[in-house]
Amino acid sequence: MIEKKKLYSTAVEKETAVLVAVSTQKQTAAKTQEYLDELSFLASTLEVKTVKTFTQNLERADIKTYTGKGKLEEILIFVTANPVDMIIYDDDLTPSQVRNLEAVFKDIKVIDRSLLILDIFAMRAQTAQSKLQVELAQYQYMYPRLTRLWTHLSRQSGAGVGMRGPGETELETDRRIVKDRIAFLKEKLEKVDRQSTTRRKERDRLVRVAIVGYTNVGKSTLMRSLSKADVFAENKLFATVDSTVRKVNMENIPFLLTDTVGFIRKLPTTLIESFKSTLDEVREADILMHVVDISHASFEEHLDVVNKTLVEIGAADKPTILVFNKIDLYKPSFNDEELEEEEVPALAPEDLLEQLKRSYIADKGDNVVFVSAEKKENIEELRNAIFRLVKAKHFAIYPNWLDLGYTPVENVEE
Ligand SMILES: Nc1nc2c(ncn2[C@@H]2O[C@H](COP(=O)(O)OP(=O)(O)OP(=O)(O)O)[C@@H](O)[C@H]2O)c(=O)[nH]1
Ligand SMILES: [Mg+2]
Repeated sequence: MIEKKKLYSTAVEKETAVLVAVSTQKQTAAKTQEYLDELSFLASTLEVKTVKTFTQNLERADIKTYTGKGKLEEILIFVTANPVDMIIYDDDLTPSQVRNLEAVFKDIKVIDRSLLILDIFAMRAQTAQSKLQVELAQYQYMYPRLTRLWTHLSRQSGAGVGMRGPGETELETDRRIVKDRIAFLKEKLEKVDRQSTTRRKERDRLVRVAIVGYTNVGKSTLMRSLSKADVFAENKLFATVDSTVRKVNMENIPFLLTDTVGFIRKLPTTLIESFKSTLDEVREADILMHVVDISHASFEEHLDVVNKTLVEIGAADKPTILVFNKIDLYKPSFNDEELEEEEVPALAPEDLLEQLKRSYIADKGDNVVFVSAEKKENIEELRNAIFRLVKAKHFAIYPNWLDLGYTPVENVEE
């Protein structure tokens, strides 16, 4: 048979994947579909093309092979008949599940959600600190899973998904060496962390605002329009892994604005741990700007995930501005029941948005803003909302600021 792939094309081919998820009592079929969409988006961030998805209803995921036997065979038949480079599981696999699945799928890579996210972080990390953080997270993920996957990957060259891992040589698959490496990285990271804590202390005099939110909601785009900073924004997940800090001046009051790494469902715990110091930027902020992509069908769930993560890292309970972004893309979603009754929605999207806005404002008070970073809508309103909080905090730190000779612009004519 002719191997079409290799004969004519010298271009790097995209890697291909099948995705696998299970719906359980806790996770409805609709939710599973949504998670799979997100997983496919994560894969595409790594240039991996999804060719098929498999789902199965189970009481809970199978402890040996994640899906049941029948589904496993179905997947095996498909990946044997089609060019598939990897199988990506939507949940984290246990070390024994990985071993069992690798035994079934042989040369096809078995990847789980955490490994995929770790790979994206590895690709995105820019600074020495975040590179160390990712490497530590990778080793911690790898340690209990020292299986064929890693030795197998180490024999291949080039960068593919699951191959940005630190397991470059066969030696490194040895548990003791991995353990030593973890200790070494922790020590090195502590040093770097101490330096950045000192750096943060040095800027302690200024009010700090941290932009937080689910991944891909428009944090960096907003950062750019608020601070004129040249921040990398892209329609990919985890475009930002390192945090960026910019000094912003409003009416002669300077403050610091930080763009941070986005949150996501099922974020690997080793990543949260290793990124502790990056998340310190959030923990130590005076004010949070929580950005939500209102055009996303599950924006409410995203909001919850972010709030829960904030609690987890000890950064809840700060004065917060809730920013609903991408209003230009907002389309109300109706559930099936409403559609069945053929009810034409009585309200236009703008009115629904208005209604939503009123209900959030009733709930949260003044600090809710609806904007479009892309179309530059209501950015002034957002500035004012931020400034109100910044000003209050700033004068709490510097009661005598005005006496120091800084005249606010609004008082110039006096
Ligand atoms: N239509 C529309 N697109 C937007 C808006 N704001 C941001 N985007 C787009 O959304 C995508 C993600 O924007 P980013 O600013 O990178 O989002 P982020 O939250 O920083 O993402 P991560 O760093 O990956 O977590 C980009 O393609 C932006 O151009 C908006 O108001 N409307
Ligand atoms: Mg970003």
